[in-house]
Amino acid sequence: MSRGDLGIVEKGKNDLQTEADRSAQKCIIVSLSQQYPNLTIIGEEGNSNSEVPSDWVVTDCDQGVLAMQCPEEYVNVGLKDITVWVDPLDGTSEYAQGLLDHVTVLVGLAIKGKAVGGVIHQPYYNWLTDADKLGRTIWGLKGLGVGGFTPRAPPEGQLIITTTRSHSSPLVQEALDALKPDTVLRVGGAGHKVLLLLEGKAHAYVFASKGCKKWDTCAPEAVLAASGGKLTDIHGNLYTYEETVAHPNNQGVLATAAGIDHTSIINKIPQRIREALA
Ligand SMILES: Nc1ncnc2c1ncn2[C@@H]1O[C@H](COP(=O)(O)O)[C@@H](OP(=O)(O)O)[C@H]1O
Ligand SMILES: [Mg+2]
Ligand SMILES: [Mg+2]
Ligand SMILES: [Mg+2]
Repeated sequence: MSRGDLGIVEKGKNDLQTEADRSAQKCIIVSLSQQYPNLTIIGEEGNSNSEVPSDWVVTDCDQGVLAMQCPEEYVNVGLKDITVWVDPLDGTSEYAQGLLDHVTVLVGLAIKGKAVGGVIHQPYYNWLTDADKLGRTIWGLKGLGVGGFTPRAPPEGQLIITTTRSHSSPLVQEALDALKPDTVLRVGGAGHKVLLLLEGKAHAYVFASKGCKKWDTCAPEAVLAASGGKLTDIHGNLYTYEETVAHPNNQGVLATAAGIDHTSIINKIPQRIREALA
């Protein structure tokens, strides 16, 4: 970004990759593989086993998290049961347009195919308002809770929905219309949209379209679930995250904040849309 050249590569229609996506993925994958050899890690930007500068490699752990009690159900988990899903830069389209606070870095942890843990790092949080306090890191583990900030409930008596800013379609709009929201917040990134749910700024994240992939939803699903919320496909089914699963989330995304009736929102999705995303 500061070099003035993002190094953009077009991967497909409305699907960019920048040098920041490539570099962040190398940093994360090399760091995790050095600390946990043989860990299965799947990143959005393909294989990244290349050399990286040594000061990119993270060799320490968060002592505050390590000091916590590991939930009983995870004590005997083996490395082979774990798949880590890395989205090194979520919200690339917005990043390329300079909407930096839409960007997050997502690291999701699945055990036997279930999304149970995740980190949502927002590197440019506060960049326009308080640059001295730039960035924040939110993590969640089902059974333990959420760290890095305190979730808040969305306002009662209204429906605020967040959805895509850069990947809309007639079907996406039709689903929103059917839900009759008071407000629609169109922002970039799956991570950013789930942060809006955690912050109490939206009640639901609705994306009635293909396009999101497993690395977009693994960490957000786990962090949201750790806070009492829920992320599923448009039919209300959980995605699975085992190593062999297909990457696209072809049945769309529907997520709700803690305390919001997920099923009642699912039930308002018109049959025509369900069939289109069957
Ligand atoms: N039609 C589409 N084609 C490609 N990627 C899509 C897509 N719809 C959603 N995505 C991906 O899903 C994530 C969230 O999308 P959105 O911001 O539109 O809600 C983004 O991740 P990345 O920015 O990590 O690629 C975006 O690229
Ligand atoms: Mg991408
Ligand atoms: Mg993404
Ligand atoms: Mg990405």
